Amino acid sequence: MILTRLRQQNFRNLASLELVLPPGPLALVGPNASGKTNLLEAIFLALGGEVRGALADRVRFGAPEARLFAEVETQLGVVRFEQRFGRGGREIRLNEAPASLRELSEYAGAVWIRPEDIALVRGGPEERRRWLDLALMRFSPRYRALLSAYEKTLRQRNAALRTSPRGLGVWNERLAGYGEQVLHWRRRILERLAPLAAAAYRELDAAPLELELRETAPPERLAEVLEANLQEELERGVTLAGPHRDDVRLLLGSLDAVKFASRGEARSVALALRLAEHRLLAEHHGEPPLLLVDDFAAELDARRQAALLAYAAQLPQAVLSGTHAPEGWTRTLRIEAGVWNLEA
Ligand SMILES: Nc1ncnc2c1ncn2[C@@H]1O[C@H](COP(=O)(O)OP(=O)(O)OP(=O)(O)O)[C@@H](O)[C@H]1O
Repeated sequence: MILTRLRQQNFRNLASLELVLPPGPLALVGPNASGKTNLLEAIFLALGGEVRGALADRVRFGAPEARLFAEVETQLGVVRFEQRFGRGGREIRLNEAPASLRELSEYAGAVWIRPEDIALVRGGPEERRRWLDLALMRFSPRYRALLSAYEKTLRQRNAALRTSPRGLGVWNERLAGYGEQVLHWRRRILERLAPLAAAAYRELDAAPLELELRETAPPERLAEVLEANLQEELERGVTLAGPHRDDVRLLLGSLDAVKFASRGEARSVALALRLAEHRLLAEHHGEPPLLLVDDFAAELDARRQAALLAYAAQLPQAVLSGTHAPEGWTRTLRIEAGVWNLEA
């Protein structure tokens, strides 16, 4: 998938301009606070990416709404993505017709790699669950509905634990039903992501990387575990086992990367997770998503940078930001105080 045209209005500090993008590797270069991250975020969002925090914060200070327009070339032809968001809510259009986020996930879209990804390793289990869940939503729009049904039921069961334990039977059954499905989906995607992450990590470093699900209850025993925990759950007022408590173990050699990885190793593991996601999406859609890399040099030594650059350079399109261009990358998009300028 190739992004050929990007237009935006009132997105953070970016100047309202139309950008015609070339295929292949593109370096996005500018000083600190010039708007590099903002431009990558605009592209990611425009192509259906999901971000944390309120969309309203992405609207230029003082403006009522922001607009994003992206034109991409896919195997199935040219597709136009449009969005506006702000005080009046969010509106998405696909080829000029109203659409939902779910429809955007039918395209390869973009994978955004950023220094903040280190939280996938250094952060709590919720970071790794979210990574898996967001990846699953991109592969299966049905998973989004399933996960939200599970989460809603969990809130209802927790409320019942505190206020009306007599009605728990219904919630146990429902939670176990949805939970079992969530667990099966997660197992299936991890089975596919694990070897891709291991292969991506091998290109960065010699140590083997293994991914394993750490489940508080296996799917086939979830109902049983809910029963067994009931007394303690009534005392504490929360559900102690299920997909909302699970984690993904990241093993480097035989060591738990979450506890023992150095900063550079943690960043490399996070990078391998994102590259695995990129490769799996490429397989799934039959064409690679646009690769966006923010601050490509951050915390990576020369060898790891070279591996990342080599992967990016062979893709149909990749945009990498930094305060300087990677060596040998000739196409540069310069950005200064939110204004960009293409040097092809
Ligand atoms: N909603 C907004 N409206 C206007 N400006 C904003 C908004 N949100 C963020 N900014 C500004 O955009 C500027 C550029 O931020 P950005 O993170 O894109 O810089 P960067 O080029 O990636 O910098 P660095 O090299 O330091 O990572 C910041 O100074 C920030 O204050």
